[in-house]
Amino acid sequence: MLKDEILVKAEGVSKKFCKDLKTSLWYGIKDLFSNVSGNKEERLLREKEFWAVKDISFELRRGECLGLIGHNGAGKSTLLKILNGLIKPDTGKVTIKGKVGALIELGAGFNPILTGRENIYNNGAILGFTRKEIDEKVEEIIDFAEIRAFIDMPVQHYSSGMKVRLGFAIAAQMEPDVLIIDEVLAVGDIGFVLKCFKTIDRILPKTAVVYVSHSMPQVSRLCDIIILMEQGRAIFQSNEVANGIDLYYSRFAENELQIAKTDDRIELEKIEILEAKNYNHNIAQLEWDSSLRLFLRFKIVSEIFSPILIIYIYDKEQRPVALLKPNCNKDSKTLQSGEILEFQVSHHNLQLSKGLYTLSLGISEEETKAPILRINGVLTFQVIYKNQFWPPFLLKTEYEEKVLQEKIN
Ligand SMILES: Nc1ncnc2c1ncn2[C@@H]1O[C@H](COP(=O)(O)OP(=O)(O)OP(=O)(O)O)[C@@H](O)[C@H]1O
Repeated sequence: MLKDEILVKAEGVSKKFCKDLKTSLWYGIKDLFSNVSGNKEERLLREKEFWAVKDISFELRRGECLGLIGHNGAGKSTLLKILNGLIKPDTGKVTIKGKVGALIELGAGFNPILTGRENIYNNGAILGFTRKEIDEKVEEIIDFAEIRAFIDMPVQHYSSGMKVRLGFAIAAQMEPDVLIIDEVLAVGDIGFVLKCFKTIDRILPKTAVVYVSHSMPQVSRLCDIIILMEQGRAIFQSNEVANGIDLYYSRFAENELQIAKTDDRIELEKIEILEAKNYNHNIAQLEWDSSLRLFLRFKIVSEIFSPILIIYIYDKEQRPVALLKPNCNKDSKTLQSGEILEFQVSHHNLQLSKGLYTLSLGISEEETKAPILRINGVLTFQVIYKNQFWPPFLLKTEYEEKVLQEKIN
């Protein structure tokens, strides 16, 4: 087994589909005849056709994991099906070496009327294992899937999570040379997903993995090459995974605020970032370790007792990553209708790592602490830094390094 062996090679792979079933059937019949007469125009699009996958080329070695990312309908699953041999490409060529384990569509690859155990044997045989080899693996697979109580029940009665458990257990425990995984892992519960990642980590040195996901933390954790697909094409292809993820997020970035809660006593009039280094499509850019300075103006509509401003920072996955310490310790006062309330908020040494973040804000009254206004996605900003980092924080650190000679007694 060679470490750097190329196990998957795609060369100019394209696949077109037709938007309309009737036309598609008609083209199918025409293609059948033109195939016979030998003048198939596979590189051209006819009316109502589109490229689901267009000119994709890559090489994947043993030990490498390729992440395919992109919006819904970008062509990721179609490419996986081409790699797995389920769909024939219109142009281009795929070369795969070794056994391929695939987890593509939920329940695909299972015979629904056969039991889980029978499906293990079926799938193992398709992967090229002998009955004896499957006999040796079957208990491991059942244990891994944690569905022993249901293993002799027809797969058609399995829940979605149970199908994924069995599918992944077969695909991974058989230790394939190439492992192809579509978004289906998202159906498993968190315990199982963590177990899957452990398994992928274990088999990765011996396997080439192609992984489709909408979860960028998972992609960044697993993948060393990334292809960002848009309308079938690779618009970004590189081993700089974090750059690809940034580009993916920037396609969704927008400053669209949503008022999640209000009792109409206070209105936000203005929010802006002060001293931004630059703007990219209206999104303020801040240098890592610089200051985040905000200006906010509210209009008081009716009486409020000592409002407290709360600002949350969310990351690209909409997880709250930080809270700016609220302005609680101040003199209490009642604000009257028609008054304007302004804040300048400063946070120094911003140590969020490179990427996009959004702010959500809330106002509550000091006395009750109950929120009276909550606005999500009120502002997006980008932290810029020269190097690529994925984790949400790049913490400032000092190092003292010493090299000592070993003492010889
Ligand atoms: N058999 C088919 N016939 C016609 N169109 C198809 C067929 N399969 C897929 N498509 C179309 O091809 C395009 C790419 O679909 P695909 O499932 O590959 O996207 P995807 O990137 O995997 O999307 P998602 O993230 O939603 O899973 C879509 O427009 C889809 O409607």
